[in-house]
Amino acid sequence: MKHVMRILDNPISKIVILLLLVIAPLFVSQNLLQLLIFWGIFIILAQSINILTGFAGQLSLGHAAFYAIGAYTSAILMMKFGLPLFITIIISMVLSAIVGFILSFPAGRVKEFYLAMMTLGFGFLVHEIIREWASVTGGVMGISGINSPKFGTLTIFGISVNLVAYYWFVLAITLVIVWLLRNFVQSYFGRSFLAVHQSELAASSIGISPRFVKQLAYTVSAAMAGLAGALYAHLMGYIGPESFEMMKSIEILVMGILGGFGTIIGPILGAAFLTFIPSQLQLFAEYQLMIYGLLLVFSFLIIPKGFAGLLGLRTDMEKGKTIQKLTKIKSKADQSIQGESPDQEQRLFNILNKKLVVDNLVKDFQGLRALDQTSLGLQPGTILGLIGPNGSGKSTLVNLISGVYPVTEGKISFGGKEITNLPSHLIAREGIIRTFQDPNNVPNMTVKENLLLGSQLLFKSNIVSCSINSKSSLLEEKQMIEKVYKVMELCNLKEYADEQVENLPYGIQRMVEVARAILAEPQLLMLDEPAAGLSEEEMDELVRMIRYVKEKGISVILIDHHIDFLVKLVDTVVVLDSGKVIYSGDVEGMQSNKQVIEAYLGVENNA
Ligand SMILES: Nc1ncnc2c1ncn2[C@@H]1O[C@H](COP(=O)(O)OP(=O)(O)OP(=O)(O)O)[C@@H](O)[C@H]1O
Repeated sequence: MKHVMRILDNPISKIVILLLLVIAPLFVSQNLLQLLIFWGIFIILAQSINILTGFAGQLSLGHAAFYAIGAYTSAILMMKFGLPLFITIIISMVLSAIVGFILSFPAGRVKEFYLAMMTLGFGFLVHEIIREWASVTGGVMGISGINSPKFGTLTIFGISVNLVAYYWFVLAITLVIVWLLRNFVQSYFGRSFLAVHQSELAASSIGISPRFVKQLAYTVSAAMAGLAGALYAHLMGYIGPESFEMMKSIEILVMGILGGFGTIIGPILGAAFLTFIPSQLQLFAEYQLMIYGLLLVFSFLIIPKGFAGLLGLRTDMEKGKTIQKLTKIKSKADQSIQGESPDQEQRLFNILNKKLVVDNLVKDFQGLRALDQTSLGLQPGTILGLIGPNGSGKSTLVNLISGVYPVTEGKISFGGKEITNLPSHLIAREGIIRTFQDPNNVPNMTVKENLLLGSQLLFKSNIVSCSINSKSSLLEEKQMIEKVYKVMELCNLKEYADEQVENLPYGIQRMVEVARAILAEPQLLMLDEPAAGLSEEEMDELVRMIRYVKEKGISVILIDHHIDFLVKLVDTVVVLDSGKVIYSGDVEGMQSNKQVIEAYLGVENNA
């Protein structure tokens, strides 16, 4: 299926498709033209759920509510206040965005089933408001006579708009939205969405705030659905509550799922399917819900990744190709995105010599004391081995330092600043980066994209700059990609750069996670059993990487059961047993310490 991607990527095919779309009104019937306008509106709608559910992983069963808010706002503002189309569209988007932003607060706190119920409830709520607030919305009768190209009552800049002009208007808006969205998802914003989708815990560990991502996803998604609603209201000339029922929310979901969530092309295909196929199946209108149900079952079973997956169409989550193309075009005229920052090499590791101090830490889990008055200090640029039998509290300690669990008692400070109970992403921003016992990469992102995710905190471009592919945002992305290549070289991952992580062996996945942590430019790296499941060769590779990190001045906390592996690396060790520190000092001392031998090494030797 790679040739489909190649054809779609080819600039000539893009120009041909664009030309055909522009001149379509010359050779299609009025009916088909209206369907093409619907396709454009549905593309925006499908992309709006794609950004929320497909990328950020927040299921929405009430998406028609935002569509309705956009439609009613634009219709009412134009009919009652005589505002021009551009203004009514912008206000529709802003109002939907505000509602989306507000919804993100309760919705951001729940997951899965509860999120489905909450968004479903939101859909019902808005639908009921529309039905009952008759003085404004027309109640069950809806609003008719909305300015529309069908009645010749819609004007743009004082010029009357017919269906053909409206088609071009919707086409232009759709193209701009898809272009902006593609640039957005290929930026560090888009990568943070996928990271939160995969694991909020892992996303926080590299400095991403899941709450911010959800707020942004709801806001952007709602604004897009509001835009689609406004365009719909003026196409139809009539809106009523029946157009925004739960069925519509399901239809929007079906477009995304069937087309292929998490890609840009998928929802375009899904929207096409739901625009053109039902019109061919008018006879079956009564059975529409049943057909959608069947489609969902069918797509989950046969094409779980939708049409896009079936055709092997994937959306890159980085701007490498765009940068390459622009660099080629501009190589003579303008060198602006070829620049390289002079202090790049130094910036890879900007060491601040922060000391970690853990002071009398206690952690209770419902009656179980997992950590009991644990204290330790870690000098900058040293490696501390944290060892102890299973269940002795090693991971708990790492989880407390990284803000995953709240501390029961005690204090943690880093570089003189108290970080006790700070949220995980803020601790990551202090320079404490960790890995997990099971690698926590984003499986459907490539190695390169996962590593770029590591650099997340170093990006400075704003959302507009990333969405319009401004020179500065492309330059920044280019510099980060170069940095990623340097680290891939260091970690021998270059050959896997464009492979999706889920297709790689376990050992490589572990390396990717460690490399990603290095790219976050940590001051302190905490590796939770990084050698588990690695081959001898991979373990040697890991030793080399950890030594390199230490040479650069980064402190490391290393949890592992492989004593031989630890001995090669650590400067000091702390041994835990039942949540208590039973030894703290150098490796030689540990190996001859009676308490340690009884608690841990004895067990190991006997095993
Ligand atoms: N979220 C939790 N809820 C309840 N108990 C927990 C939780 N996390 C850890 N524990 C308990 O705390 C104790 C310490 O667990 P922890 O995972 O820190 O041990 P560990 O030394 O990392 O073990 P391992 O080597 O097996 O990873 C164990 O008894 C564990 O069952």
